[in-house]
Amino acid sequence: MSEAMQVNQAAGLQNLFTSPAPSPREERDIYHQAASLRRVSQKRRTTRTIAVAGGKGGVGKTTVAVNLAMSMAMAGKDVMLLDADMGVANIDVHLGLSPTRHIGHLLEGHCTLQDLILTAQNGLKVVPGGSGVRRLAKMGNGEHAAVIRAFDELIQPPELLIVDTSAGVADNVAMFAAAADDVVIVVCDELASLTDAYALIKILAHDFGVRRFRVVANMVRQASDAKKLYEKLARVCGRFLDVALDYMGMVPHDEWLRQAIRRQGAVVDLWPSSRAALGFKQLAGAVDTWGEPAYPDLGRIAFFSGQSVPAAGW
Ligand SMILES: Nc1ncnc2c1ncn2[C@@H]1O[C@H](COP(=O)(O)OP(=O)(O)OP(=O)(O)O)[C@@H](O)[C@H]1O
Repeated sequence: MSEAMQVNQAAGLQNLFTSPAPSPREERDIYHQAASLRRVSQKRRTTRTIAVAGGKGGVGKTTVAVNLAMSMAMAGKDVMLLDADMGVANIDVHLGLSPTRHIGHLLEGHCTLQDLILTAQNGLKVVPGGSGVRRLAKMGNGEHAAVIRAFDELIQPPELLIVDTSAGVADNVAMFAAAADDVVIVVCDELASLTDAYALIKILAHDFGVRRFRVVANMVRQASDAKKLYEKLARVCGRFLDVALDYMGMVPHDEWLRQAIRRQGAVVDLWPSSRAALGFKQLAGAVDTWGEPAYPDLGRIAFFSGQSVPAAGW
């Protein structure tokens, strides 16, 4: 909590003991304020936001985000998937959706976030990121923050929001990841994947204060390879960074995934007993074992934070 907020809170507490008893009208105002604060905290408690990142392109971030979200939707959860790979977004193609509007329309004030939501199989809600629009690929920090804040206005916040971030370590990836409750890092068995994942973790830790990461090993042959990959990354991070890395699970290399993309569906839905689908189901099961997220303090931008004050520097 910032110093200014601590002073405000202390002053508020002092007032409680020194002010005269409130009038009936003041009592009503206090009641309304308390009710709206409760709504904010309920909102914060009911939506868990998970960002899927990885640093390197092509490691399977979108594949993991789509199938993790779909697995959870198939398990009866209320899940929303945000395609934050702005400008080259393709979750709509993965899921056979045809959006007519994208985040650009939201930012220009032509529609609300609610208007953008599409529904895929099993009730999975999708917010398309827009593709082939140069302006989206060049969005600034203010615009990314505006997208994140738009989630505060949703009438019915989902139980889970999965955010597919873009490749690289640019500010947009970091902002979406840092605004989430949990960050999933997807790696595959390539040196560049490990070095880029490390670079992203370092930036998120140093510049955005993210301390915990969950690692998914994708396109591996077997569980022992996945564990080795995780251990390599955990060893380097443990040596140089003050972060906690948890092994979340693995997805084997599976040709059914490419078939699923050709059929414009999620492999967990089309071929639920394929090896990849079983891996994704285990990832979804892992989320159920995570404790309550450490809810964001008031000093930073966060999805569903119930506040609209940008953090300093953003
Ligand atoms: N476990 C897997 N087995 C086989 N193919 C996979 C697997 N995971 C992903 N792929 C394939 O790898 C390619 C890249 O995957 P994907 O688009 O999900 O990566 P990405 O990290 O989101 O890429 P980008 O950063 O470019 O958006 C796709 O063709 C996808 O079908």
